[in-house]
Amino acid sequence: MQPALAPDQAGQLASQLAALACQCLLDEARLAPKPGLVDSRGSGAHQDLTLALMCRSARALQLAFLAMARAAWQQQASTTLREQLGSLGRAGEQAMLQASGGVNTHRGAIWAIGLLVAAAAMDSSQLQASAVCQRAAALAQLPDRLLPAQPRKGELACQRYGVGGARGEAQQGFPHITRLALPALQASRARGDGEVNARLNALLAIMSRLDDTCLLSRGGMPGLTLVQSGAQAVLAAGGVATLPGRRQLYQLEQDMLAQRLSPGGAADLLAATLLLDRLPGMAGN
Ligand SMILES: CC(C)(COP(=O)(O)OP(=O)(O)OC[C@H]1O[C@@H](n2cnc3c(N)ncnc32)[C@H](O[C@H]2O[C@H](COP(=O)(O)OP(=O)(O)OP(=O)(O)O)[C@@H](O)[C@H]2O)[C@@H]1O)[C@@H](O)C(=O)NCCC(=O)NCCS
Ligand SMILES: Nc1ncnc2[nH]cnc12
Repeated sequence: MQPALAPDQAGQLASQLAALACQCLLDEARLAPKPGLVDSRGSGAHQDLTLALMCRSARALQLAFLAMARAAWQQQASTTLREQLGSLGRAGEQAMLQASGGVNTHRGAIWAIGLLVAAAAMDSSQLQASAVCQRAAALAQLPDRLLPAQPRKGELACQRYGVGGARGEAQQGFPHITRLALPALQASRARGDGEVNARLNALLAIMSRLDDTCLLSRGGMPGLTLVQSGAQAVLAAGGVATLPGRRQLYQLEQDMLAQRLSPGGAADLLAATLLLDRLPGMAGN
């Protein structure tokens, strides 16, 4: 158990966590070239999203993340905390819809990053990725009796294709981040690829395996398979920092745009990866 902090110190750490979460969403949105996704070049496979909209949505979420960090501060996982976070998450979704003019920009990110911010706040003395993901999983496994009973697109895709989706990913402790994205980010940095390429390789590592319900909703199983095997081909060619890898990435992007495929779930998990990468270095640790 961490030593008790003075209330103003605790408030400062909660604010830092929320600001960091928001910054990671901005960094993900601006990173380019991301196949199918909104980035600094344009709107990818989307007609209703722009970079300006993604950034407005990201900034609008800082208060929701702050409220989640405060609610979870030095708490143990419990149904009461889970339901509190669920209500704060739904309020965050309303703030997102207001900022984006009704478009779903970050619902998956509110879920994943909200849980991780809360998990970090539960014990700010243990901020290594594995510990934070374990606490987030414990929260995600608890029931939320206040959850409205209307199935969403993601849940419908999970039922139809027998995959775990955003909920399963969190309940399992974010394996696509801990086993794929963070190792890819670190290996790429160690090779001297440069930060932009390291982040892109981390995104491709997630895309190569994730059962992304955004891809399933838009392209069915053939769409998901195309993206997973295309991302594997980029990595097998040496990653985005190499010429053969860049060529594969360009080909993958053309194929995805032709079929309106966008890996929104992988984008959320990349933002969450950036958060977990930076948490241990947060001031005060
Ligand atoms: C538990 C919830 C996450 C609900 O999840 P569910 O799967 O039932 O439904 P959705 O809300 O539809 O989908 C969840 C979003 O999660 C992202 N995602 C998808 N696959 C995965 C995966 N395998 N692992 C992790 N994350 C995943 C994805 O979000 C991104 O895509 C969004 C855009 O999607 P969509 O609207 O489908 O957009 P388009 O394809 O562009 O649509 P059209 O234009 O074609 O119409 C974007 O938001 C990205 O973020 C999925 O969309 C959770 O929502 C929930 O229960 N929330 C309640 C609050 C709560 O409890 N919070 C807890 C504390 S924070
Ligand atoms: N950059 C991005 N483009 C489209 N959908 C997203 N969901 C989260 N980040 C996204």
